[in-house]
Amino acid sequence: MPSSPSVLVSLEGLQKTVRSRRGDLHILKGVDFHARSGEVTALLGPNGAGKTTTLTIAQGLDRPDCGTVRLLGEDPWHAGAALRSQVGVMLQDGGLPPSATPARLLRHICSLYREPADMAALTERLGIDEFSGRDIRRLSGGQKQRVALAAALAGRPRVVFLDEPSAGLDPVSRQLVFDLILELKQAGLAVVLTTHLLDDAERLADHVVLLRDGTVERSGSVAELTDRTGPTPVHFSVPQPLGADALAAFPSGLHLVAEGPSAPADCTFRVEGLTSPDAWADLAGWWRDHRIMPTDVRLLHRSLEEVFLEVAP
Ligand SMILES: Nc1ncnc2c1ncn2[C@@H]1O[C@H](COP(=O)(O)OP(=O)(O)OP(=O)(O)O)[C@@H](O)[C@H]1O
Repeated sequence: MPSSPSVLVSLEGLQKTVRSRRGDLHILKGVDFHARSGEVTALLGPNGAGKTTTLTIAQGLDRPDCGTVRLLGEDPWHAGAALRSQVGVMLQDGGLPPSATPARLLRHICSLYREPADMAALTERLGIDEFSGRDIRRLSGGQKQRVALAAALAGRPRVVFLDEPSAGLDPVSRQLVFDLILELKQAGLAVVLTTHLLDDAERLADHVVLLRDGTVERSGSVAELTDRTGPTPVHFSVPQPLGADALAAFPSGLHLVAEGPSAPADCTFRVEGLTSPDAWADLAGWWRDHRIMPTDVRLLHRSLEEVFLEVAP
């Protein structure tokens, strides 16, 4: 990974209005968005938030009414082939020709580049070989997704835009795609993706931009958005209710809260106040001294989904 990530996609103050039968529709109302090399940047938001419009503008396929767009340092709207050959795009609905086979299509796309990717390795990696001779129209949604991803990577891009890359994938294919995305970022690409699967964003993204109604509501790392930078409460369960002696001897600097009412009485707890390694040692020492063998020990992080639901109720 490059030592200092550089900004490869920069959108500042994007505004976009379209005419509709019901009057002017302000789709983007001043969106700022940056994606860096060696990072996965996830653009999230509810349906109609403006994600696809933002990506379309970032790719140079549309123009904002107002704002600045830089892709690899250039305005993509005016850019030529040299810029476009460094950018890979995977569209939401694939945009694949239905009567071509994956083998023929990917061969054709590779022939457009001077130094194409090792497509044989990529198709094997993504499990495309199994169906590469079948017409695209006969492929399942998840198979088309994988072909679209291979097509986006054919030109060894420096920036890749992936619109819902894991939509419709089974768990095995999803893992293949995840591993590939993490490798792309390690190779120094700027990966920009949209997804409605917040677990995916949580696993993959270095930086998250949460859009709602054409406005950036929140942005930052997953840890920042879910408040993981401060002390996190911990949950634990025990097989037997705790005795009065153990409860009376609970470390004074910590706070023990019985969870319920749905949890079994006296068997599930939350501990607050774990602000230092010493506090953690106090908790572990208490477990040891009272022969408590906790099960199901978990940090009670907020999830990205909870943050999303706050922003987009
Ligand atoms: N050319 C257009 N004419 C009219 N409305 C448009 C046009 N393009 C986009 N919109 C509207 O702008 C809003 C934002 O659309 P966009 O596709 O960017 O949202 P999105 O966040 O990608 O949504 P989704 O998650 O459903 O893909 C939507 O309400 C959409 O219907």
